Amino acid sequence: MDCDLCLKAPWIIPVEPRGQVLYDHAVLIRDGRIAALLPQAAAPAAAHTIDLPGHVLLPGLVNAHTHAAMTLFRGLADDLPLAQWLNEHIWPAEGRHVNGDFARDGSALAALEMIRGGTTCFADMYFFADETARVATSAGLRAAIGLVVIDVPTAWARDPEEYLSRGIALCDRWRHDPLITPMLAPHAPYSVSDDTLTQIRVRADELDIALHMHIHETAGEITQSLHSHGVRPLARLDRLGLVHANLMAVHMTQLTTDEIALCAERGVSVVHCPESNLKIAAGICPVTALTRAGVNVALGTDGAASNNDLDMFGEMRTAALIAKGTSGDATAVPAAVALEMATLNGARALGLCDDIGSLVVGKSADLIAVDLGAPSTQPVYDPLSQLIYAASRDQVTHVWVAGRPLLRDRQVLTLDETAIIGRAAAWRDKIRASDHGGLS
Ligand SMILES: CSC[C@H]1O[C@@H](n2cnc3c(O)ncnc32)[C@H](O)[C@@H]1O
Ligand SMILES: [Zn+2]
Repeated sequence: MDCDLCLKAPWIIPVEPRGQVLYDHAVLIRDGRIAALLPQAAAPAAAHTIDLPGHVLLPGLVNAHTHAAMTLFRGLADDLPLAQWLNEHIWPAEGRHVNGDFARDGSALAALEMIRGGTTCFADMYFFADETARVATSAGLRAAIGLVVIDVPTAWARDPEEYLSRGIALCDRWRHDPLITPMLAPHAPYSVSDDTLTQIRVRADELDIALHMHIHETAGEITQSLHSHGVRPLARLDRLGLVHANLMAVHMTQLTTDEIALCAERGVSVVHCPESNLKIAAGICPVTALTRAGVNVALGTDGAASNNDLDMFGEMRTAALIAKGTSGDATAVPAAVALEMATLNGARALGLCDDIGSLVVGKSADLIAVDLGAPSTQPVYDPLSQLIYAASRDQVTHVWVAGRPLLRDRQVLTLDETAIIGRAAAWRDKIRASDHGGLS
């Protein structure tokens, strides 16, 4: 069998079927796709072979909700509840600083962090999304780019009409790029009017693209909606025709049994962001009940200003641990399910599961190698257990997207790390100077 690249490892976790571990196998890659998974002894000679002793190979991680450029606000405002964090700190800082250069430099810092941490695909929601798409494609990352809509004027757009027209133009520019999936991204029920949501529904149907939205993040959001609209946010969105299989509902910490059933019936994907929710004390997404009802639950970090990292290993472990802690059931979200949430379920939420999310013949060769040789992941009884409960993102040594290497032996190949970190420090100086009236 002809192939361009052969990867050999003592453990391969394909994610499909759930929990499977292949021992001493090889992955063959041809034209950027997975051509075969077979025992090493049966692997044919390849033009290029990489032997990865002590490593586990698995699908690249899918971060199903982030705001990449917000890495430049990492640590700017901590230990605050959502409304105060947004209204008193983040939105004013965005008003002062966010422009195309900010989006480019922040997205580049995020891309660097994500590649190093084994993320190969991310769903983003931020202003100046062209910049994020350009950074992602030149870094070699896959991205679902959110076409933001919010009833607040910003440097990106004056009003909902302009958000929509700029978003549609962006969609036209990027929709045929093999690494980019455009999605419409209304910010949240409390920040987008009924009229705008109706237009969004119409446009999403016309363009045949999915929706990415923060929904039911805090109890305050529910109270405010009951006060202003007489119904809970999800019911309002349902009334407007937005609750369907193309909806990626982010956070969902406040859910009734009926709302969980509605999500299951309509095929909504939920994106659980456990660390952001814990830090903001927003609440906890009822993952076990959602999964039991048949809802697809993916994982996201949220932005680095509320998390404060883009570490999907941390997110997997936190998701597994809080599911157990909140349910009193140690069997809740076992390791295999946590990994599935961070890979295949993310791919499903983004409408990309025919192409990514698991190591299956014919899918794109988006995969990562993790070195389990560190003392903290020895000895290896079960590589899946080590990945979720013991490993850190620093153990990711290799990353490929569509067969292209982005990280080799911990060296990022597609980005200038020194320049990106230098620009982030320059933004820190600028932001700090403006926030302290010129004093630092
Ligand atoms: C309209 S672009 C995205 C918008 O969302 C803000 N944001 C970041 N994290 C959160 C969150 O957890 N809940 C609500 N809004 C969030 C970000 O600052 C941008 O303004
Ligand atoms: Zn968010």
